[in-house]
Amino acid sequence: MKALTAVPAYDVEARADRLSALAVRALIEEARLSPKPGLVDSRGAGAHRDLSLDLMERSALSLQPTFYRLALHSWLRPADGALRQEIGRLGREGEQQMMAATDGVNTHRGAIWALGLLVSASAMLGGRGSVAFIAAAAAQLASLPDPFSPKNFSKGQRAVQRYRVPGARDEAVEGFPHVVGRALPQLHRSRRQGADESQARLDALMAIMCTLTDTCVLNRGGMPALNAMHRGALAVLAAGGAATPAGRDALAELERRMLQDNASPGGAADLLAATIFLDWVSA
Ligand SMILES: CC(C)(COP(=O)(O)OP(=O)(O)OC[C@H]1O[C@@H](n2cnc3c(N)ncnc32)[C@H](O)[C@@H]1O)[C@@H](O)C(=O)NCCC(=O)NCCS
Ligand SMILES: Nc1ncnc2c1ncn2[C@@H]1O[C@H](COP(=O)(O)OP(=O)(O)OP(=O)(O)O)[C@@H](O)[C@H]1O
Repeated sequence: MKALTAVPAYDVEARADRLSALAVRALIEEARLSPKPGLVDSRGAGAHRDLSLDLMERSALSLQPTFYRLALHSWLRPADGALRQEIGRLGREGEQQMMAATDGVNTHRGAIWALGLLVSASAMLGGRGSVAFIAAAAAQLASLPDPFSPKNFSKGQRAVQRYRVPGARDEAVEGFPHVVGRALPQLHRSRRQGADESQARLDALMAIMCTLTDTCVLNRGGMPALNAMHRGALAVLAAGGAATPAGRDALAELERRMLQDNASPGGAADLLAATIFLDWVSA
């Protein structure tokens, strides 16, 4: 333990700063990536009326101090009740800062949760863990009870109960299976097959959208919209992904369907940002 705490404070601060800068960068690159079906991207607001790329970027930048504090407080600490309580408090403060920066629009609630846990988990491991270890540490944190969590019923929880599907909490408690088992392998596979970085990230998004029970989609379009998203994303990958003309046609078809359903896969977008972040920080 002595050797671990011997890291100079300024070094820990610099490394916490780096983790927070990468988390913000991941959010901005996720928001700009185009063409994403239903979501805000560099072309426009997708299925949203109250969001824009400018707002998403402002929101992402407002979260830098939150990610920094999460990293600093989690540095080389074990996953226990005290740390869980602290990151819950910091995460909720981050939500308030986001709401202040966006005049009350929810731009990044799910992203604060997923990236917040992964920033904390990376810091618990001293800023350089493998994907498997970071995801396991994040899952441990997410599994611990959060004594001060507000008791009001969220939209996400409503969908989880109504449709009996896993939501944002379950994805984290299970160690982010859509990131670790689907998106990251697809990102690496698409790069190896010659896709450029944007195409590889779009393929990673499709790998998430193939199976995620995204409560944003369920809330807006119900089970038919979710099933259409699963089928459409699978069709993009089956056609060869975003690097191929057939894959791009399938992506355009998926976008048409999602706009028709007024559906936007916000949970999948959060997990894509988490994928980009983990790809950068993992050893
Ligand atoms: C866990 C959170 C996201 C609440 O989730 P809940 O399912 O109750 O509903 P809510 O409608 O508030 O948010 C759901 C959001 O999660 C994302 N999402 C939706 N479906 C999924 C899914 N299947 N998997 C992952 N993310 C998803 C979307 O962005 C969606 O908007 C979060 O707001 C929270 O409770 N945070 C507490 C603060 C905390 O402990 N923070 C610690 C880490 S920073
Ligand atoms: N590029 C993006 N476009 C849209 N949403 C995104 C994007 N990236 C991440 N998200 C996530 O999607 C969630 C916003 O989804 P949504 O708009 O469905 O939520 P809501 O405001 O609760 O619901 P609604 O808009 O149906 O009233 C945010 O919590 C955010 O984390």
